[in-house]
Amino acid sequence: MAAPSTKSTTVALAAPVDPASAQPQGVKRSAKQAFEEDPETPPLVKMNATSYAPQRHINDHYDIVGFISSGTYGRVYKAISKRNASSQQPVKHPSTGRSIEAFAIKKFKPDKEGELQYTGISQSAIREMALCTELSHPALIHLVEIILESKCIFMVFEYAEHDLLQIIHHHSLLNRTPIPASTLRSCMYQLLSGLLYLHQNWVIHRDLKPANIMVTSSGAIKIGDLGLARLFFKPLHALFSGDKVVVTIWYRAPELLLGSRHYTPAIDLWAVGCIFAELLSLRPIFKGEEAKQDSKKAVPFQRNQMGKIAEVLGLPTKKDWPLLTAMPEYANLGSVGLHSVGVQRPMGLEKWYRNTITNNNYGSSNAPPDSALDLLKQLLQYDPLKRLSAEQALKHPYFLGEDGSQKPPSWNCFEGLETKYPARKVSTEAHEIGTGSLPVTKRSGLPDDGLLRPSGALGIGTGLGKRVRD
Ligand SMILES: Nc1ncnc2c1ncn2[C@@H]1O[C@H](COP(=O)(O)OP(=O)(O)OP(=O)(O)O)[C@@H](O)[C@H]1O
Repeated sequence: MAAPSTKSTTVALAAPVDPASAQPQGVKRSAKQAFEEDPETPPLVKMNATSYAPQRHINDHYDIVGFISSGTYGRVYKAISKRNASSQQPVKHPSTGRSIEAFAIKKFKPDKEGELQYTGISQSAIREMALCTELSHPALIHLVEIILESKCIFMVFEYAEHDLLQIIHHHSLLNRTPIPASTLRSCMYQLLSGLLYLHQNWVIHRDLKPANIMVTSSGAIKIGDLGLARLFFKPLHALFSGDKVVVTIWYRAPELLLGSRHYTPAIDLWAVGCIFAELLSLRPIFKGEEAKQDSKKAVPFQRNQMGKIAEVLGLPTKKDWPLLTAMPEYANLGSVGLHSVGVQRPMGLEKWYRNTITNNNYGSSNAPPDSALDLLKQLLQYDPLKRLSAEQALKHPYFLGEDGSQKPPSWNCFEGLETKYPARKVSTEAHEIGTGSLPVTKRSGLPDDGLLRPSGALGIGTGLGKRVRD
């Protein structure tokens, strides 16, 4: 695939906002009102009606149903098509041909003014728009359109009713009933298919975690949130350049924790291994605590996270990972297990797996086959060169069928299930969703982020919309 590029987009100027129309304090606004009245969503003034295609205005084409969540870079709303919009054709999904009834509109916050270079569009928004415009696969969330308004960008996606985090949470609330083996296998198969497509197109996702894996009501897995994704074909800079970190800490590969500068798509496969383990056990397998950057912005060694991994897998050795000693943080590895019995006497992945199967009430008839353990071991290989690629993982015996029939898993992860998962929470209040404790993706300081902003400037770390778990 050629390097993704943004398609041309019509730009219009916005009228100044009338402060008199601002909402009085203490009055609750609905999500719809908040969306419309936000000063970042001003009414449009056309610059030159004859030179440009008619400007699409988000409010002319979509009715906001409610507020879903606040992410790092903006807010996400649920919407439906405006039935009476004259130009509105039913939106069809390119892979399934089915009409899309509901949408998730991601409204990007504008970049901060007053910085050295001001473009009004964040690097993450550009990256996500560029990649989503070019990429199309049944296991990737489909971008329907981009609407650009003054200092505000709206990405309109197909709506997914669930995500893996929500499904894990639902099972952990139901007396730890396990996720059915067939659902698990289908989820993993679809996820790896989407990831193979990304990697074949030279894209590393760099932020795979259960919350970013969407699931539609018909059981299709959709990889979402490409805001951190990057092309890895002949990168202009090393993907990692000293003071920059990627991937939410619990899913971060050991080569990243050890400071590798030239990481590869294998970092996504480590995250897939962690997601697989979490689907089995209903809690994160390596739930470490992130050491924060110091005032000089130096990235600290993530000792605690490395320790959590070592408690299960043991510390990596040169025998397992020949290039281990070349890792920038290698010298720090010795300090990981100093005071930890868990690290000195690691459990081993096999024991972790057997305990999980027992504790999560998998019986002999509904437990995943032993090939699941083998796949997990091969995804959680310390050495990125030994870790399975997405292509190899899809050919693993786990997906080939126990009876050797080579029947691929279903593309509907809910096939044959009686469980009905609760619908995604959509709030009609503007900011109803409370604070939470999920670790957020580190975005400030990405290798190629020219327009860095201090964390917190755009609400990073406010916890708005982050769901509480565990
Ligand atoms: N297509 C979609 N359908 C339904 N909900 C969605 C969709 N896309 C995103 N969401 C919801 O909005 C949340 C935030 O979206 P997204 O992860 O894309 O934003 P973000 O700013 O990158 O967030 P984060 O920093 O948490 O990764 C998701 O966790 C999910 O709950």
